[in-house]
Amino acid sequence: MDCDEGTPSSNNAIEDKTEYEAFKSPVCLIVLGMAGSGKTTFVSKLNSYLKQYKRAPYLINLDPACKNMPYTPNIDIRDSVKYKQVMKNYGLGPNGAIVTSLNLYTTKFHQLMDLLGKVNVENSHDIAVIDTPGQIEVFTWSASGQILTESLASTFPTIVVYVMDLERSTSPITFMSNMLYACSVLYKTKLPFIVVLNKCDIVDPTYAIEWMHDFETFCDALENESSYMSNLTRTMALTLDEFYNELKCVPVSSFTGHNFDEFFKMVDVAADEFQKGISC
Ligand SMILES: Nc1nc2c(ncn2[C@@H]2O[C@H](COP(=O)(O)OP(=O)(O)OP(=O)(O)O)[C@@H](O)[C@H]2O)c(=O)[nH]1
Repeated sequence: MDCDEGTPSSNNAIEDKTEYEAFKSPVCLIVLGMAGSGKTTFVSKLNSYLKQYKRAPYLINLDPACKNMPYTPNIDIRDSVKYKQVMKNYGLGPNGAIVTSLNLYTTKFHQLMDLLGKVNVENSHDIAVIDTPGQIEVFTWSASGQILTESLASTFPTIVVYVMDLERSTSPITFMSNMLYACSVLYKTKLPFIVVLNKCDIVDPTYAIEWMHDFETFCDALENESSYMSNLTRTMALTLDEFYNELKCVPVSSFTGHNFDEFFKMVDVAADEFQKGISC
C-alpha cells in the first residue's frame, strides 16, 4: 500500500501480539453520513481539536473520489487506487467506480490493519478516524465496507459516528428518513453508535432533540404533511422510541468545534461499551 508510512514488514505488528488478542487502542471511529452532511469537515475539526491536546488522531481516508482534503491523512485510498482510471478501465460511472475502487482496495486491508497494529504497539495514537465516501450506501451496503468494518471491530474498539446535517433535516419527513437510515446502519454493524447533529452553528439543534424525545412535538410538526406520509411517519416515530432512548446523540459544529468535548465523552463511554460487548 502506498501511504505516508510505507509498506509494513511481513513480521507484522498484529502478529507480534497474541494473534487474536483484541487491542484497546486505537479506538476506531468510522465516520458515516449522507452526502454533504459534513463528514470531511468533521474529521478535519476532530484532527485540529485533538492536536490541541497532543492527541493527534491517525487519519484514514477511504473516499477515492474526494478532491480537496482539509487534512493530511496517514493512509489515503487515493494513493493506491486511481478512481478516474477505474472509471475508464471498467467503463463505469462515478458511483460504480467508487464501489469498484473500494473493492480493489479490499486486497490491501490487511496492510491497513498491520499499520493500525503498529500504532497500537508504538502507542502513538489513541484514536483512528476513518472518513468514508460521500454516498453512504457505497460503504454501508458494500461487501468491502462490511469487510473493513468487521476487520476493525475484530481487533480494535470500533464505533460508528453518524453525521447528520441539521440544516437539511428540519422537515419531519427528511428527519425521519435520516433516522431510519441511522437505525439501519446500527442494525447492520451492531457497533456502538453516536449520532452527531452537525452544523449547529447555523441551525438550533433543539428541534431534533425534541423530536426524538417528545412524540407530541414531532406529531405537531407533522401536521402540514399529507395524511399517508404523516400516518406512516408517526408510526415510525413510535417504532423508533427505543432507538432514541438508547441513542448517544450530540449537537456539534464542525466549523467552530462547539461540543467536541461532549462528543469525546461519548466516545469514551462507547469504547467502554464496545469492550463490554454492549452496542448503541
Ligand atoms: N455551517 C456549517 N457548515 C458545515 C459544517 N460542516 C460542514 N459544513 C459545510 O457543509 C458542506 C459539506 O461538507 P463536507 O465536509 O464536504 O461534507 P461530506 O459529508 O464530507 O461531503 P461528501 O463526502 O462530498 O458527501 C461544506 O460546504 C462544508 O463547509 C458545520 O458544522 N457548519
